Amino acid sequence: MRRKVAAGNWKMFGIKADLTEITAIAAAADPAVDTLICPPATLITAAVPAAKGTVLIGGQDCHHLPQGAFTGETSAAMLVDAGATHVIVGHSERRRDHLESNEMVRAKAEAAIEAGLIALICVGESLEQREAGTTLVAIATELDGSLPNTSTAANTIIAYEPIWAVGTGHIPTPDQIAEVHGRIRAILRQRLGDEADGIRILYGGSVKASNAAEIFAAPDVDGALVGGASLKASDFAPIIAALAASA
Ligand SMILES: O=C(CO)COP(=O)(O)O
Repeated sequence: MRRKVAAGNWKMFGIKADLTEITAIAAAADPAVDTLICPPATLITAAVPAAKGTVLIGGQDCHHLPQGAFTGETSAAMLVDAGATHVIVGHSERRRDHLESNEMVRAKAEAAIEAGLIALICVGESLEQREAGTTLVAIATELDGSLPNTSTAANTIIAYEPIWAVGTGHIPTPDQIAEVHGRIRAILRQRLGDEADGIRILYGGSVKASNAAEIFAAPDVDGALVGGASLKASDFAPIIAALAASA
């Protein structure tokens, strides 16, 4: 039985005054599911006490090397030192804005796992790929290229985030989500054998309180990676509740 995950990616939103939202999310956390918030790196250290031990705190990216002369970068060990337990790697915004290749995402995931973090690896097709009918091929290529051989159920989570669904209000149908999650599970099995059955696969892209229950009812959906609707406890709490109800 895979433990479900309600994850929030705050992206480049949030200052110290917003830590009260993390405390309010902690108050709404349900012991039946994992709740994770990935705030900007500047807030991680302060987010840990604000999370009251009931919300896990993660980073949004890490460097693939442990240290060095890399201005502006954050290593996986630094995230651990700040109190993070997870890190998102390969988000489509980083693949787009920082030209991160599958090989780079894989190196980052390996570095995260090596440092003791859980790597939350993102994959997702573009609108062009969806419309051309090549979604499953695109996902297979991206996941196979981004997945470390060292991945296990304990150190890796996959997030399926169709690029065209991120921040747009458009979501795939439950059948489309289930189809991709099933394909992801099959690729994980090919690469990792039975270990694959324990890896959580989250859906991300315009998840809201109003559509969460429908998404969580789809087969092989083990939770959500939520952007905009994770910033306020009043928006995120009902998503946590919907996930707990599906668990
Ligand atoms: O990119 C996302 C989470 O990583 C999804 O963002 P939205 O929930 O704002 O669409």
